[in-house]
Amino acid sequence: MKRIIVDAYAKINLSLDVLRRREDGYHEVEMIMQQVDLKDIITIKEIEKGIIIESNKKEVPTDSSNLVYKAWDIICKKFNIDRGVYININKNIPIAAGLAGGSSDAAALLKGLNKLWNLGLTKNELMELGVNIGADVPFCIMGGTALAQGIGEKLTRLNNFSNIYILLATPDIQVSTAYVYKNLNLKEISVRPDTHKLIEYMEDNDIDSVAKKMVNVLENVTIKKYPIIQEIKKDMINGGALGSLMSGSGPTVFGIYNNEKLLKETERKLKKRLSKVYSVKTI
Ligand SMILES: C[C@@](CO)(OP(=O)(O)O)[C@H](O)COP(=O)(O)OP(=O)(O)OC[C@H]1O[C@@H](n2ccc(N)nc2=O)[C@H](O)[C@@H]1O
Ligand SMILES: Nc1ncnc2c1ncn2[C@@H]1O[C@H](COP(=O)(O)OP(=O)(O)O)[C@@H](O)[C@H]1O
Repeated sequence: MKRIIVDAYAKINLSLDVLRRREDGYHEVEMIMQQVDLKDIITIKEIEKGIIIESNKKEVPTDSSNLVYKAWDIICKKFNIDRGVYININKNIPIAAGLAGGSSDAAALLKGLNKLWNLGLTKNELMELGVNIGADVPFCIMGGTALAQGIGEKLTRLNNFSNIYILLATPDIQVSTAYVYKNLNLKEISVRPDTHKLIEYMEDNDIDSVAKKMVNVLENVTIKKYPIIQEIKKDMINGGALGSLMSGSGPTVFGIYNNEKLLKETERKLKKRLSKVYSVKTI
């Protein structure tokens, strides 16, 4: 029986600006998105009917609320397919953590089904389908490094920013993206990222300036509720990170390092308090 295995990588936001609230409640954003090499592994097999979702982590939903279910459903409806799938999600990315784990799993499923059923969809077509599942799904299909605009679906590929040392630390809380956007007061934002300057620093491979100028306007909301995020940022800077920021709507904090030894030392210290700490690299 044919079996497809797809890697689903996590993302971090090197900057995140919110420009305005749209009529439909969504927000127009400007973000620099970067994949890192922490990944879930998605295995897909065809079965006769329906969908079976399994995972190594009991916190992963196995019903229709799983984003991979939505990906399967969209493909079946579009192509009038009445075949089923078995999906195994080997989950390594922390859940509801600002790392787009669910979106990346859904992106992997769209790519996997395209292959399994020889649908011939291009990357752009997959990305267009993906936005119906979530704002971060098109980026997860594109991968690498990108500027995201619109609600996150308008993507411009940026130069490679690979092989940079990143430390991720996720406190034991789950943050709802909808809650954070809803509680953001646009008038209260005092510091915004200079996204285009950041892109120039990235093009010059000036990692120090990138790290020092990163801004995520959603920190205002999430840190107010969970001050531990600020403490972890401080720990990373004290541990030698060039800069540290919350990813997405949080609560994951990442630090950029230019020195693997300092990163490993901070990792060891943070692991005494937190169970989810990962040393990764940008892709
Ligand atoms: C904040 C970010 C940054 O990359 O990531 P996460 O923290 O979720 O990883 C994204 O903007 C999240 O994208 P994603 O998680 O795919 O969002 P969706 O599932 O489409 O939407 C969840 C909810 O967030 C709000 N939302 C999302 C995106 C956006 N541009 N404006 C919004 O207001 C909406 O209330 C929506 O109901
Ligand atoms: N495949 C999946 N993996 C993880 N969470 C999922 C998945 N499908 C649906 N979810 C749900 O989506 C929500 C957000 O999960 P996730 O994508 O990990 O976070 P974030 O949007 O912060 O990056 C969680 O509450 C979780 O229950």
